[in-house]
Amino acid sequence: METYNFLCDPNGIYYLGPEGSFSHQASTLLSGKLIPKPTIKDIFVAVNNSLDALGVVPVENSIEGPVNETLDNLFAFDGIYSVYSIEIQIDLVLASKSDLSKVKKIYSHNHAIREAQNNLEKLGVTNFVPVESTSKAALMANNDRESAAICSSFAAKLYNLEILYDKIQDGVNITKFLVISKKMRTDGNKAIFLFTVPHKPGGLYRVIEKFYLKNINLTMIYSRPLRNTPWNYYFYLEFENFDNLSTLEKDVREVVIELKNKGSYTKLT
Ligand SMILES: O=C(O)C(=O)C[C@]1(C(=O)O)C=C[C@@H](O)C=C1
Repeated sequence: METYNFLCDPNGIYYLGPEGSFSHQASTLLSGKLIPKPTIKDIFVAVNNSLDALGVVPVENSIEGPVNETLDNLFAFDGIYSVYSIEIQIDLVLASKSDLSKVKKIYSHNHAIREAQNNLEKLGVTNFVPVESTSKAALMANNDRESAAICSSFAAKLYNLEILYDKIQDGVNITKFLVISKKMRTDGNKAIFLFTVPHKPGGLYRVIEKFYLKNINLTMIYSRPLRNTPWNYYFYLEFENFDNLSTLEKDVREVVIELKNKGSYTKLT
């Protein structure tokens, strides 16, 4: 498959490890040294502390919706921007060293458990143990014969597990990843703004109106709690086909309390 270079040769590409996660699979589309990190926050910290690194973080799943940890870290880390998106098909397997009758617990990433919820219910599988990634789940199932993992078939093979059930996700299952960087891009065709609005009638409407007046299509809007102010929220807004990101930013600043322009990005796959 074709590989892609970002603006300069990056110091490293950080992904959610260990080896064999879907984030790892997504990061192989970039060229550079691939470095696993235990959590999504650690990826943000590593990119933030490096001069020229990239990070690959899951941002949204077609069944389960946004990955809150990624949204909240984008909000928390001011100098980190999105530069590419990568969409991959998530085929999940149930894998173990034993057969299902001996399995007492199932490890996986919370998102993956939710993506296969209906099929797992049909199998009568219930005792889930959430862990940081699907590959960590496979690694743990390798150390514990009374457990299984929900992971990729690649991770199952890598950690010597037998596949008990293939394609257990509940239908079409796609995860979108963002490639993050300390450098902002303005030439992409999609972009992300995070913002807070005044707590009064029309607060959000006045922001959305700016996009309507410029004929800009919104592709996702989501609100997340402001962690330090109970019952107050920030909005995550993704949009496409704008003319000039900095003019738009100036316009939107007129009607928000705070705005974080996360830059534009292009879709790699
Ligand atoms: O655990 C992994 O393999 C990941 O890359 C994380 C993650 C997620 O956070 O959504 C990514 C893709 C799948 O949808 C499930 C889990």
